[in-house]
Amino acid sequence: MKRGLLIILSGPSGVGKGTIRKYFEKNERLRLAYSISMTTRKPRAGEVDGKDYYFTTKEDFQNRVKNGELLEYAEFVGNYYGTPLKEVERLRDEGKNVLLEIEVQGATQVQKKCPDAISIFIIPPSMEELEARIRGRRSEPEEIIQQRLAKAANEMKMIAQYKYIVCNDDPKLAAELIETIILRHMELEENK
Ligand SMILES: Nc1ncnc2c1ncn2[C@@H]1O[C@H](COP(=O)(O)OP(=O)(O)OP(=O)(O)O)[C@@H](O)[C@H]1O
Ligand SMILES: Nc1nc2c(ncn2[C@@H]2O[C@H](COP(=O)(O)O)[C@@H](O)[C@H]2O)c(=O)[nH]1
Repeated sequence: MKRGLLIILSGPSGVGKGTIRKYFEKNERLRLAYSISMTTRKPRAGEVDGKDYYFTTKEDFQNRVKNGELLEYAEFVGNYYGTPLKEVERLRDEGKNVLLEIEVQGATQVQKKCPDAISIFIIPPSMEELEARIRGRRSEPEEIIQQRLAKAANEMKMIAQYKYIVCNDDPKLAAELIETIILRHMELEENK
């Protein structure tokens, strides 16, 4: 069995990465497995431990970093986020195409470690629309929204390091474009 692909879905907070990912949930053709990240952030209303994230403490997170348990990790607006390495390896060995939904510092680390990773950067139609989306989600207090928006402006400068850029104007269209990218890479992999 061929090892699965590694797909990085990155882009500023609130651009719609999670929204796009939901379009893939019932798509069996893509053989996708979502990598559940670890974070020290507190759960939002409705978030489930082990489904949305593995929620943990800073101490536990730092121990995992020390023990080399994370493929990548980053500090983002006061919290840590990271990708459990073993799980990614297990899923890829099972032939699953693993989707990482991560911010840009982590994406840079993965691109260095795994040059074959398919990196996709999601951009908003405008920065005004990005702000409207973060605010519209009502998941963060004003102070955190400001910090996330300030970070977003810098994150947009990293666009050149990605293989593909997809604008999330319409989430269904963005998901279809990403599906096309993944299917083409699966085809290329099959023919190797
Ligand atoms: N194309 C779109 N048009 C309008 N609203 C959208 C679109 N895509 C996503 N949204 C909305 O924008 C908000 C942010 O989307 P989402 O939570 O998916 O972003 P994200 O990139 O996953 O954020 P984070 O990185 O912070 O987890 C949500 O309320 C979502 O419903
Ligand atoms: N480098 C990593 N970034 C991650 C990971 N999991 C999620 N994220 C990104 O963090 C920000 C904030 O997430 P939120 O859930 O608090 O809104 C966002 O850009 C996520 O994509 C990870 O494992 N590593």
